[in-house]
Amino acid sequence: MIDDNGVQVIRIGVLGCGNVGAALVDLVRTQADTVEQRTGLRLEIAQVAVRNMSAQRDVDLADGVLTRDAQSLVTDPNIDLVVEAIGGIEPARGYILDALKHGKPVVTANKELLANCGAELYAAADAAERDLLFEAAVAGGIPIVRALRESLHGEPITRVMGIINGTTNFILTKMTDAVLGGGDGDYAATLAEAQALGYAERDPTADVEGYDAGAKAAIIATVAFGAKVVAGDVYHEGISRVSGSEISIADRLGYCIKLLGIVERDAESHEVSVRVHPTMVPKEHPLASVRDSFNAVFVEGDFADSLMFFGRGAGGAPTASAVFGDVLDAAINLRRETHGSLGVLHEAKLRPIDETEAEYLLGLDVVDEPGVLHAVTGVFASHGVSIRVAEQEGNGPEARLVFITHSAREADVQATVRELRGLDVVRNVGGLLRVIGD
Ligand SMILES: NC(=O)C1=CN([C@@H]2O[C@H](COP(=O)(O)OP(=O)(O)OC[C@H]3O[C@@H](n4cnc5c(N)ncnc54)[C@H](O)[C@@H]3O)[C@@H](O)[C@H]2O)C=CC1
Ligand SMILES: N[C@@H](CC=O)C(=O)O
Ligand code: NA
Repeated sequence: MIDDNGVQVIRIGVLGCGNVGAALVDLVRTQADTVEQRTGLRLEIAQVAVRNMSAQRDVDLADGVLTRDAQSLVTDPNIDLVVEAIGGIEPARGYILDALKHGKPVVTANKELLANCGAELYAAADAAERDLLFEAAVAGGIPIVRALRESLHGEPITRVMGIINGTTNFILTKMTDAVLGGGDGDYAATLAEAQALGYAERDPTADVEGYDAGAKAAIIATVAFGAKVVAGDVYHEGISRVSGSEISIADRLGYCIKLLGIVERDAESHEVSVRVHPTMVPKEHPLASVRDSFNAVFVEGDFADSLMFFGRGAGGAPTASAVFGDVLDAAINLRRETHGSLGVLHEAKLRPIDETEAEYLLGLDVVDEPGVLHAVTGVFASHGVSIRVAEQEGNGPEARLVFITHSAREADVQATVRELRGLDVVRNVGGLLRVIGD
């Protein structure tokens, strides 16, 4: 639509007015004049679909903008562009497909949906010749999707490692500070704080158990490698089993523990490995300095070498910033009658977790008597797992052996652990932690 001053107006329909939707509405309102000066486009919030019309909202909306009829919003010819900020699979998937079918570009922050139904949605966007943009879906306000999609499009990327869940990084930071003597590490209180700050998912199990980071890792793999990777392909472990004693051992050995999403592609076999797990990160690695709810994504490529993207991965305002950038791109593309595409996605050749390789930390509570170290290291050797660091902590009933292996195959390490559990001299086998090099 062209307004009375001859300016093209892009009428935006927003689905959902929670943390992200409300912050986006605010951002459009405060930036509309600047955007108009710079692009000649006037962005306008035309409709906002909500479930509860009378809910208290800290957002400035003109009369008649709120609606409960999300279905009519996505098909309304007076809406030029749709932002989906309701989350979940359905009805979000249906709304996005309908909006695209009706010729509207769509911007979404919904990683769960993209990680489960991405290929269908990207194909629908291509068929409709409209944008489907999703910068906010990975690491919130950090411009990583665009960097992978555009700047690094031709780069032979070998590995992407990210702290891509703000809630768990916030919790791990507080736990680490508490264990190392600096603060209060009450888990439930910290999670409640993350929820109050708008970081956590509606069901925070998704954060704590690694599903949210897993969804983002699947999207990263899809964009970085052009492979169809879905949430179900991702191996994940969350932070619920990370103990204070692991945090202090890691610290003493020069590491901190971070929940990492790791996406790798083997240059020869083209196998892709996608996993999320607590990881020991050397203190001198750039990812180790990422605290609180901040996110960071560390990209390694054959030509570009190492790159790190850092910023706010959670929270309404930073996420809305990413959504807003996409809205602007899609609006400009709409005016030019063009659109972007992820291109052809091929079936992913997935490397099972058993076949992945890493260094591992393993702690064993043992009987403190002669020959124990020999018996234990013999088990490692019999599975071809070589030891890089071996230490004894404590004596007598407190005796504990701590090992860091050289790079080893997961299946061999798991077999080692199973056999160690059967040794009489081993009283308890602690959790396995994977370790990354510097
Ligand atoms: N909060 C954050 O830090 C980030 C969130 N995201 C994603 O952004 C999306 C939105 O997240 P938040 O705003 O934090 O969630 P939220 O729960 O604060 O807001 C979602 C809103 O959508 C409404 N809603 C749900 N179903 C609806 C329907 N059928 N019609 C109309 N309204 C409906 C809910 O009532 C709620 O107000 C999710 O996909 C989330 O994963 C992505 C990056 C960061
Ligand atoms: N719950 C997520 C929000 C952003 O994706 C997080 O904690 O990172
Ligand atoms: Na992002």
